Amino acid sequence: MWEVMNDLLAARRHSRYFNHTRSYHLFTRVRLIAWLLMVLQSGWILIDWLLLPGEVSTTIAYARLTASGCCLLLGLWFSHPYRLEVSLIRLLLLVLVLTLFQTASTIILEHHGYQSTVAGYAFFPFMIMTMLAIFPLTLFEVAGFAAFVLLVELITQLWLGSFGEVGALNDLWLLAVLGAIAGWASVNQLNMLLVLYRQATRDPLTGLANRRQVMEQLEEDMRQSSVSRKPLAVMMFDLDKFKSFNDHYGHAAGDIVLKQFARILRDNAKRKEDLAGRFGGEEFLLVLPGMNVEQAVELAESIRAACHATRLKVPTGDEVSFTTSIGIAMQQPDEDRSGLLQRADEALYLAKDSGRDRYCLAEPAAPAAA
Ligand SMILES: Nc1nc2c(ncn2[C@@H]2O[C@H](COP(=O)(O)OP(=O)(O)OP(=O)(O)O)[C@@H](O)[C@H]2O)c(=O)[nH]1
Repeated sequence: MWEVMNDLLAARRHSRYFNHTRSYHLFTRVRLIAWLLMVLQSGWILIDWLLLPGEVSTTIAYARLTASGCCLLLGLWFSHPYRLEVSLIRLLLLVLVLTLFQTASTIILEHHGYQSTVAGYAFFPFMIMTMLAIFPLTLFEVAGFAAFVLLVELITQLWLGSFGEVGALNDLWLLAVLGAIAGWASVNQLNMLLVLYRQATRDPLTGLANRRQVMEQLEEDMRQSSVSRKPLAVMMFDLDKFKSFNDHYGHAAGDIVLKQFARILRDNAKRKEDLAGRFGGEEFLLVLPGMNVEQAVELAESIRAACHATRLKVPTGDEVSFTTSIGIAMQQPDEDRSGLLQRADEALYLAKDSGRDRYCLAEPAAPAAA
């Protein structure tokens, strides 16, 4: 429960992989809203011409065209959709463009004695606040955005001299209520996304990444490592003599061992970029971007030793131990995912053949024949 609350409060504990997913959602929604606002902002110029005197509508048309242009740029700005910081900055820019337009139009209308009572202006801050509801945000993020919109409204009221009047207080109150509702919807979306993400990507027994996620992430990490020329290690694990363990102590005892093994993997591969996954029945994989061979060997030994030293109570009342064999492979230049996994698998079976409860490092791939 506390874990869920923490995940909804702030993104600190979200995995890099979940951040990719959320970032993609934010990216596509900001782009959609930016396109929509671009059309609406410029389209509303026609309504302004009908409702406002020529001089005012022309000045506001410039503001509208500027805001519309900014939305166009925001929609066209293609950054890698998987970087959460960039997606949040894009959302911030969208809110800024809208609040700047709101402020500019208020100044222009006020200057001509209209006091924002013209159609399509009074609802602007409410629209910005409500818009927050469609983004999956943490409580801190949505509270930050909502506080900003409220602050702009407060400053506008102080500047207009309307602060304290019943209408102005009502507006602030309504804005705060809308902020709370939008915040609730926004955090709920995040929660739904987290639940669906976990169901789709986690192995239910161990809570580790499932095979699909491991494969997808390995592909992406290998691509990034090739570009940045950083090392990448993978480790393949297989529990030793697990079939006879199951036969002897029962399937439930086997499950307890699998869960404990997952815990050991998590405790040892602790960097944010590390990914531990269950690859098949009692086969596991670690994807370790940025890890060199010495660090990988040290980590493999520490996991092997942790398994070797573990004692567990199983439902039969016995105290049991288990061991694992490990194959380590370092990504080679121009190597693809299946080549890397095959070398890790070969190293694993070498470790099994050499007596189990040990690690083996894969040989680099032989260069392709000319
Ligand atoms: N308890 C439990 N057992 C599982 C699960 N998934 C696979 N297994 C068992 O894991 C065992 C895999 O054994 P094998 O791959 O034949 O090899 P092994 O006995 O581990 O022998 P070596 O790999 O050569 O050391 C099988 O008995 C599977 O039933 C699971 O989710 N829970």
